[in-house]
Amino acid sequence: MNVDKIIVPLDVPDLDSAIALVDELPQVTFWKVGLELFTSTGPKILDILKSQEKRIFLDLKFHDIPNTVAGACRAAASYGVDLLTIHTTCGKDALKAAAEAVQIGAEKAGTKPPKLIAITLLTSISARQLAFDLKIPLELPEFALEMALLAQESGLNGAVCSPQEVQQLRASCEKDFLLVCPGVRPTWAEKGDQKRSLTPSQAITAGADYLVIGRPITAAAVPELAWNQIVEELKI
Ligand SMILES: O=c1ccn([C@@H]2O[C@H](COP(=O)(O)O)[C@@H](O)[C@H]2O)c(=O)[nH]1
Repeated sequence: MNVDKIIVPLDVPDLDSAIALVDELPQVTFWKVGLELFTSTGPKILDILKSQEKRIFLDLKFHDIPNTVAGACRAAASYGVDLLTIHTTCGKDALKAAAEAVQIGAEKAGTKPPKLIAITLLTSISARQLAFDLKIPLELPEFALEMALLAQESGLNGAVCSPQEVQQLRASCEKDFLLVCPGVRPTWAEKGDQKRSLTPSQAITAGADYLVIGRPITAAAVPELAWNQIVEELKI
């Protein structure tokens, strides 16, 4: 396995903290920029990561009507990032509009289009919350699968799912449909707000293409040691 399969989120409040983390973990080749950092600093961090030849997952989780997500996807595709997210629950029209928009945005900017991947069900939602709070009358694995299939039918490149659903999605989706798993926890790490986790090696064995591993590394006393331990456990 390649270390490129491990994506580390830059879930920090400002640019200085983000740069400090990137400098502290030079081994990390794939970083995720999410809502907190992008809202506070805008696209500056993307230029910094690109100047260091890092790969970028821009995890903005768009969720809006077709016209609005298309505009957002056109703009995001111009940054030349590798992965971009949207919620499947935007619906088929919005997903199709978004898939088309990333091609248009990237072409206009003269850059490679990002892989557009859909959130099936946030990894912080439990089966109980799905049924009782969100009132979804499907079993959780079935709902996650339906959302992944909807994303695939709508022309998206992959899905974000918890490691607990990845085996089922891998068996049902096309071979080149990317499966990206947050909610990954080594046995020695706190689960925090993640409700449907597995260990890194279990997630890879189940068929994940990429693992997103944040706080077990970034909140560790020595992030480099935590990274090394995960890499060792994965026998990379
Ligand atoms: O369903 C989802 C979608 C995205 N995320 C993001 O992944 C990381 C996980 O960080 P940890 O510290 O390893 O929990 C975080 O940036 C989330 O926004 C997710 O967890 N679940």
